[in-house]
Amino acid sequence: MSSSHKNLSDFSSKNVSDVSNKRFGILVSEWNSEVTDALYSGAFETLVANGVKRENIIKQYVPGSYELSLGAQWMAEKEDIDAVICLGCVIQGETRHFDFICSAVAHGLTNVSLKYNKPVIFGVLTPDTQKQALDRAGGKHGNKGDEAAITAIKMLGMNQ
Ligand SMILES: Nc1c(NC[C@H](O)[C@H](O)[C@H](O)CO)[nH]c(=O)[nH]c1=O
Ligand SMILES: CC(=O)[C@@H](O)COP(=O)(O)O
Repeated sequence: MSSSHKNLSDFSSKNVSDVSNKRFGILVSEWNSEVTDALYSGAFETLVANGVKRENIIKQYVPGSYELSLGAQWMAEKEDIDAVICLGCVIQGETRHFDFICSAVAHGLTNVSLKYNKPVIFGVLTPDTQKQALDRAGGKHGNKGDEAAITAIKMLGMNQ
């Protein structure tokens, strides 16, 4: 179901587990920062709205989405991090570079999650245009950051 038919910010906070003592890392790609900063705002506010303490949210930047995998590994290996939310925006250009980045990040984040047995959330937009990205970073289709945050909370609740 595309974001056009399911708003990214449309979720229920019912039955959300107690995350008041959980610590979340949020990695933010510096590429397309107008978009990724909006994703971060959505993720941060959603975490707080669902019971996460502000002081338990650790933000770090990486240069681009390709670096999210190593950044996630460095965060996930820390014992005091319970989940890592990875935020990026890869916009299709003229070449196949887009494909290689998107594939590398998707596989890389999955590998980190399985290696450290922690939720490592894929909050990466992969649009064709800047408009599509903005529509999913607080626009008409909601905020991918919201979705990533609630996904991290749900996964921690699943493993409690
Ligand atoms: N074009 C985009 C990039 N490119 C940079 C790569 O992510 C990476 O930093 C570089 O290849 C060096 O390893 N990154 C994005 O996040 N979004 C883009 O649209
Ligand atoms: C996803 C990218 O790296 C892309 O924005 C770079 O643009 P291009 O493919 O035109 O070099």
